[in-house]
Order: sequence, then C-alpha cells, then structure tokens
Amino acid sequence: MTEATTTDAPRDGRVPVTVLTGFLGSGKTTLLNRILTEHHGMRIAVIENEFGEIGIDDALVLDAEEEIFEMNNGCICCTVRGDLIRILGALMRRREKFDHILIETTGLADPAPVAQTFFMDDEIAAQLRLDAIITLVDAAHVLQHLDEVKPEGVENEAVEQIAFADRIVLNKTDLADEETIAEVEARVKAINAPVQILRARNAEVDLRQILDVGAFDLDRVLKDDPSFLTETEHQHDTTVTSVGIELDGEVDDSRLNAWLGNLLRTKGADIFRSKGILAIAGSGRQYVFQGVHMLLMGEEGAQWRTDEPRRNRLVFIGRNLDRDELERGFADCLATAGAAA
Ligand SMILES: Nc1nc2c(ncn2[C@@H]2O[C@H](COP(=O)(O)OP(=O)(O)OP(=O)(O)O)[C@@H](O)[C@H]2O)c(=O)[nH]1
Repeated sequence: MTEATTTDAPRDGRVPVTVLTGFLGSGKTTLLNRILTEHHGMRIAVIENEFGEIGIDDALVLDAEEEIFEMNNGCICCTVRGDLIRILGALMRRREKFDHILIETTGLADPAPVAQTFFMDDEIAAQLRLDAIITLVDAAHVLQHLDEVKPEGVENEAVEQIAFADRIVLNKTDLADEETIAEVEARVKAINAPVQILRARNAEVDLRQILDVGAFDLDRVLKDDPSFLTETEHQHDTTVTSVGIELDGEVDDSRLNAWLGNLLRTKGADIFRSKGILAIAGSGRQYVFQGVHMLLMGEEGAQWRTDEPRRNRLVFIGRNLDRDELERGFADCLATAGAAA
C-alpha cells in the first residue's frame, strides 16, 4: 500500500487535476482501479471518457466511494469538451467532497485539447490546477502504433500522448524483452526528452510519483508548441472505428473461445482493442474478456443479479472492422444458436 505524502506541488488552494492518457489497452483503467483502491488518503472524483459504441468501462472500474462521471458520447478532445467543462463546473459546486480530480481519456484522445481546457476557461483556471498528464505506454504494442504512417494532417495519437506526458508509465514490461523495452524508452525520449519514465507491470507504480506532483509546466509546453493555447483544430484518424454489439442470451463457452481465438489470431493486427461483458451458459457470474491486438484475457466478473437480463455487451475498436461478420460471429456463439436448424 502506498501513502501519498507531501510533494513539490504548489499549494494554491486550487484542486489538482490528473489527466490519464495512453493508447488503447495500455493500462489506464488498471491504473485507475489501483488509484481508487489504494489507501492514499485522497478523495478522488473521476471523469471517464471511453471510445466505442458501447460503454464497457463503467463495469470494469471497481466499486469505490468516489464520484465517477462518464462521458461516452464522443471523444473528450473534441465533441465533448463542452461536457467536460460542464462536469468540472458541476463538480466544483461540490468542492468539499473531494481533494483531487482524475480524468481518464479515451485511448485515441489527443491530450492537448484536454490540457488547454484548464487554461482557456477563466472560471476553471481559477479553481483547478492541471497537476500532470500521465501517459501509459504498452511496452509490447506501442512501437507499431508509433510507426504508423498517417495521412497528411492526421495526427498520430500515440506520439501526441507521449509528447504531452509529464510522466510515462511504461507498462506491460512482463510482455516485452529487455531489448524491446530499451528501444521503447529510446523512442519515448526521442519524442519527449525530459520526461520521467516509470517502468511497471499491471500499472504498479508508486502513486506519489504521479499524483499531486505539480509536474505540468505550461512554459515548457509553450516552448515546444507555441500555438498550444490558440490551436483549436486537430484531425483524428477516422479510419479507426468501433463496432458495439449488445445481445441478450447465454453464450456457449467453447464456441466463444473458438470464435474469439480465431478472430484475434487472423484479424488482431487490425483489431486494436476488444472487450466485453458476457453471460456464459451455466455460470452465475459475468465473464469479462479483454483483448489487445492478439492477446486475449478473460476472467469472472460480478455476480448476475437474479432479476437482471443476461445481456452481452462487446466492443471492437480498430481498422477495417466488418460489422456484419462480427455480429454474425458472436450470434453464433449463443448457446441457443443453431438449435432450430
Ligand atoms: N500482461 C499484462 N497485462 C496488463 C498489464 N496492465 C494491464 N494489463 C491488462 O491489459 C488489458 C487492458 O488494460 P486496461 O487497463 O483496460 O487498458 P486501458 O488503457 O484502460 O484500455 P482502453 O480503455 O480500451 O483504452 C487488461 O486485460 C489488463 O488486465 C501488464 O502490465 N501486463
């Protein structure tokens, strides 16, 4: 357990805000759960933004007493910025209930517009202080995303997220060899030379290194990017999309394993991220699966309530997603599928 103690952060009465960013599947929710469950004495309000047609993260964030706000209807860095300002405003009316705000962005967000919010809106700037942008980096997968060639004018989110980081949590070091990890570190330094890199497994970092650290430095950002406060346009890579599936019924375990295993083996280069909460036939507990490219993990989740409909929710995020094929493939995994045939 980690006790957060006094740091160098300025004590000017404003509420510190941590922005948690990092590419799809890098470990943001894992770190968020760690922050929400460790005993650090801080009361933290969380704002969560998720990319994908169907929100899954609400069920993956552990029950905690903290206030959790979700923003699922767009990307925090563009369409829902107004929502972000409104939520922050609403939070500040309950100022006495928390000591710190944490914003988890989507894996495809550019952190710059989120950071801008704390300088461009006078009311927010008077009450809130951007403490640090923490970027999670997936040691096993980040290189392929850094190397992606994007069309002219379209930003590479993985690069932007590293460029704006005040701290890097180099996560999933168990999935990469030392040579790869050293290469990732060199690439990170080439993008953001002064950044401090914290190596981690399962986002296990000393929270004193990332919370209330007073690391965001507007002068440094303006030196690297003089138009930081005035830039309003940025272009997303619109070839990355999501397919959400919501279907009632119970899933046959072995059909599911065969289908998902084959899908990620054959399409895992294009399917950056997959996750879902499923009802497995014969089990009283939810089944949570998480995929990052070809790597797939599954575990039991919460107990289904007796009155709760057995509703499966899945989301796939990536390129060239074939909605019909995904919907049909999953429907065939239902225990009742093909029974009438
Ligand atoms: N092997 C390994 N798995 C990890 C590690 N950290 C997280 N994971 C797993 O990786 C998967 C994705 O982690 P999340 O914390 O959900 O990632 P995220 O960044 O919130 O994902 P998005 O919200 O989709 O962008 C989950 O199955 C985690 O349990 C790690 O250090 N090693």
